[in-house]
Amino acid sequence: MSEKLAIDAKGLSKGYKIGKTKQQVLKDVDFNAYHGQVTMVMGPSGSGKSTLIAALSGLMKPDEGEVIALGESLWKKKKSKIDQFRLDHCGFIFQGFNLFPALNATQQVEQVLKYCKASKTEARRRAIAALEEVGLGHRLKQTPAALSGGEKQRVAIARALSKNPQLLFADEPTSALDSVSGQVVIKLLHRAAKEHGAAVICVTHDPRLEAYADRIIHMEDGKILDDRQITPLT
Ligand SMILES: Nc1ncnc2c1ncn2[C@@H]1O[C@H](COP(=O)(O)OP(=O)(O)OP(=O)(O)O)[C@@H](O)[C@H]1O
Repeated sequence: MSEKLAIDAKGLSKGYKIGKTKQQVLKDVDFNAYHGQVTMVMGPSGSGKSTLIAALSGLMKPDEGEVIALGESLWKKKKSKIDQFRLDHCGFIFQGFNLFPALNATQQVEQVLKYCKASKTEARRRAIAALEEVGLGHRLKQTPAALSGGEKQRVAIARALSKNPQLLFADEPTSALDSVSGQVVIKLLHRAAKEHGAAVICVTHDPRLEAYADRIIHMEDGKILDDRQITPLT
């Protein structure tokens, strides 16, 4: 698959006010990511990785800078259009899984698809297909309490992948998992890039995931210090 630019961000700056002082968390950051690639963002705690993801995905407006996502200037849109953009094109996977305790695995995925205006039958069909794709075809009716950490994260991945997002954001997706489950999760993210052409942007502290990265970006103190393309762009 030939790689196309999915996100192109320029001059991103963001500061948080704490009392009378302002802490600058992103300092004039340029960032881009390609379809079909896993881009890992690494760096010490507090270096601004999650803030960067939030600015790239329409969750938090930067003070300065521009994000072109799938060819559109994200922060020039009205809030309702940004929310719609996220719903239509972005998948999110977080460390804490963010599953609803009362819903079974199929319902977790169906619920998101219904927001995306899929019919009931269509949502059911796609939810089951997504859960089968992450190897949970035998856990369709389990609620989170009956699932292991790795299985919960796979439900969260199925939920994110079910709408076939072009942009997939993962923030520390393996940090609550043992190494075997962590491998399964990163392989699924890798597959989302290679088989579905998603641009996968994964924040992680976990050096074991580096083997699955097409590109590794290192952040420190609100800046990108290093940007290594590992798999050549085609
Ligand atoms: N909403 C907020 N209000 C004030 N300060 C914030 C807010 N969000 C983040 N920060 C601060 O901004 C800095 C960068 O946070 P961020 O979460 O982006 O870093 P990170 O690199 O993702 O860290 P970690 O690896 O620990 O998750 C931190 O010092 C954090 O305390």
